[in-house]
Amino acid sequence: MAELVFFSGTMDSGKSTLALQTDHNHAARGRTGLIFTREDRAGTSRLSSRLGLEVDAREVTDTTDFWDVVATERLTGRLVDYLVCDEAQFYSRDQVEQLARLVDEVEIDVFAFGITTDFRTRLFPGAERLIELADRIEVLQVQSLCWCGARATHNARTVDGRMVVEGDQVVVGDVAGAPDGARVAYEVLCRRHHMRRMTADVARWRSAGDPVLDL
Ligand SMILES: Nc1ncnc2c1ncn2[C@@H]1O[C@H](COP(=O)(O)OP(=O)(O)O)[C@@H](O)[C@H]1O
Ligand SMILES: Cc1cn([C@H]2C[C@H](O)[C@@H](COP(=O)(O)O)O2)c(=O)[nH]c1=O
Repeated sequence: MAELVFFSGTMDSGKSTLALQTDHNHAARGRTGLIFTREDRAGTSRLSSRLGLEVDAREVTDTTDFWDVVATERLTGRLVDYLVCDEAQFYSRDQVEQLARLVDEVEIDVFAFGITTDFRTRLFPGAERLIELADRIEVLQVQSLCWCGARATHNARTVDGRMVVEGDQVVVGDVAGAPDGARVAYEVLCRRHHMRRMTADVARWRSAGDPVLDL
């Protein structure tokens, strides 16, 4: 029986790597899959992992209808066995419902990958609907870590190095620091340090007893 599975974890926890591995393993057994993503850091229509692997993918937009995409494939004689859906937090609720319908009515496996909550600790729409509808939710086994060594459970956004809790929900970025010209970066933290807005920099400044910083 086909399944809708949601693989979730913080940023940098290996989701895109697992998405690529999942596709590889199913394709190696002769199954036909379609790979989707939305707003990957590597650019439009790419699915990239920080481990270096990167493949072409179909870019999901506001107007993407998964049901129509699969129907079009079938009209051209291509039967689809599974979908790999990365950055699924950015999909709309309707799009997640289309995915569930494909599982139930066409017996297509859907493997969705994404973060659950944004930098304010609020659920993304796509993640919320996946949590509501998925047959299974799998939390990534490789732990991403807070600077304190505890398991990282939340994603923090920094602007010019300072953690923020207001702003647009979607701003593409990385945990490796803000690239040239960009002000926004991300850092994964445990809940305690997310609530205290204590990033690695703040912890360092505090332990150095920096008297200038008003934190
Ligand atoms: N140089 C490296 N050597 C080994 N593992 C790495 C390296 N760089 C990144 N990784 C691994 O890749 C993971 C991030 O993978 P990725 O699929 O890009 O994450 P996600 O999609 O969840 O943001 C990190 O948690 C780490 O385990
Ligand atoms: C927390 C948070 C993240 N994002 C963006 C930043 C990245 O481009 C993706 C997550 O990608 P990853 O493969 O899981 O690292 O989401 C965002 O737009 N808003 C947020 O609050």
